[in-house]
Amino acid sequence: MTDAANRRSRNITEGVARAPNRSMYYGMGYQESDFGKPMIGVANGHSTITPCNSGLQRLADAAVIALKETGANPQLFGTPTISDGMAMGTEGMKYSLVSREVIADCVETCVGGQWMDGVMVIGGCDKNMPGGLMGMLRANVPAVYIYGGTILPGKYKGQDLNIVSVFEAVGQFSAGKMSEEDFCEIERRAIPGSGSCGGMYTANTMSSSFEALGVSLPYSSTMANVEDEVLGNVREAAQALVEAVKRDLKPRDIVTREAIENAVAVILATGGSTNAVLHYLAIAHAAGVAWSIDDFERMRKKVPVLCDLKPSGRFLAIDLHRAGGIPAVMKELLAHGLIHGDCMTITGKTVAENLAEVPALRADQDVIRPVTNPLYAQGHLAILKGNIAPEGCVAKITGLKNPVITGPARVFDDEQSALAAIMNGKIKAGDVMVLRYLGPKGGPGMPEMLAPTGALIGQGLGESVGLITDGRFSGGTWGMVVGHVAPEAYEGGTIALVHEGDRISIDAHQLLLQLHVDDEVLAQRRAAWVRPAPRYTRGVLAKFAKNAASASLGAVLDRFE
Ligand SMILES: CC[C@H](C)C(=O)C(=O)O
Ligand SMILES: [Mg+2]
Repeated sequence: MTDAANRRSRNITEGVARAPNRSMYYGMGYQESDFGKPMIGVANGHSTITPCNSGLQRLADAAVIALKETGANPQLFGTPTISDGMAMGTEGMKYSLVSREVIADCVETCVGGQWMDGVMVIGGCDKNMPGGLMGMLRANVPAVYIYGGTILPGKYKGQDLNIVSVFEAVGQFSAGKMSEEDFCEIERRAIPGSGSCGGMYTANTMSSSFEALGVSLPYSSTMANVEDEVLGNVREAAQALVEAVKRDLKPRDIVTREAIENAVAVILATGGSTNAVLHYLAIAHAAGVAWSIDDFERMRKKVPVLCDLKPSGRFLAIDLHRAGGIPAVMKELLAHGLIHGDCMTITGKTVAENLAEVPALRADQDVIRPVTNPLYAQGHLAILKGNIAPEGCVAKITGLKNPVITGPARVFDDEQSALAAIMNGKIKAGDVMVLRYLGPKGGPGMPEMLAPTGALIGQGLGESVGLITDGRFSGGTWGMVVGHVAPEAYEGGTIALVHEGDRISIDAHQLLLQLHVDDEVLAQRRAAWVRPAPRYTRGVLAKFAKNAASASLGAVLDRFE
């Protein structure tokens, strides 16, 4: 029996004192024989808030049944979510990153508070994955992550639609490039049912990387939520988890520096979301693994982009699944020494053992390219430095028609006024938009900027207008855009000192973000700068603003060193 199960047993010495604790379990229908079984939490992310999580209850129900069948005591508890797609462009988006921390706290609190022997975490929307894994790592009892599954495409006039189609339609419609009828039909049809946003956006980026990390089962990260194979994954995961409890195989035994390198390699190979940089800095912190923002640049130089996936590519995660899924990508990377085969995974086998039977890349698909013929020879997620971002910032730099842009700053201290300027035709080719006071502390909550970046793409300005922000981007963002600028404006970073009309360069070749203003002038501006009053003084946003670390450190709340 595990240590926790022992403590719950009728062990006469310590067990007597535990009688009151046990009596509560009898109230839950436990029999005496149950006290020797592992107690395994099921963190249920089901919610009718968003399609990403609205199809999770049947997974949670299947988990309870499967765990009982494998001789465990399942303990169901809830974790919250908000919907990035619904919150985008509104004040609600400030709660998105905050919810990552709330979910992590939920998992850690319930697992620790109940002496659980293991936990299965089920999630759907973007922050559910990093939040769930951070909680798993903090609690560090045997654990497995269950991704609820991606959404299938919507359909209109022969087109595959997804949520980013609607964000980009806003720009097309406002520029008079789309009829009102088409605009309304795209809005109505883009989201056909349950499942997480269908491109290689943040949800599918994090789920795919979890397979590579070894905390989810092979093939699970690209399944469609509405397909029954997700239930098979739950059953297999329950068996793997009970075995992990017996072997005492814990998340920190799996999430090593080499495993994180595997995860980042898959993120680069699949063209994943910029949010992965922020979340893996936070995951590494929770795992106690040394990992810095510069490690992403080290990995980018050696890992090619192999998958042709939205937002900038042609295909969706379900197409990747049908082409062989993440195991096919990992098999190709392993064959070229780009991932570590000896990392242990939740299956109880190593990465190489998990991949042994995976077939080579199929010739009848063009979603996944071979390493010998990649989409791009180096990764897409670049860390830029420069006088605006001495701590770093993040950009997707592949496939850009204009990899270098120098132009006049168009400065906005909030997202809504920036979006209005774009919609009203006030932003012209060659401009460099500066959206600031949107960082972890200044936002607060470091909101995603898909509304303005999607509108720029829709207006056809995505390749000719630069946009920098101390906020972050959705996985659906692409173009000449740079996020996570650190230090943020609220902390007096140089981005706070930019004046309308200053010249700024975004240089994807030199990985540079530079403000062309003399140091003396900047020193004068800094001397005159005054931190604005906090936007929130009570509650969860105020707490986040007070405690969040820099984006270059993952914007975590428990970095005290
Ligand atoms: C399409 C974008 C999605 C809603 C999101 O928030 C992300 O991928 O981060
Ligand atoms: Mg998001």
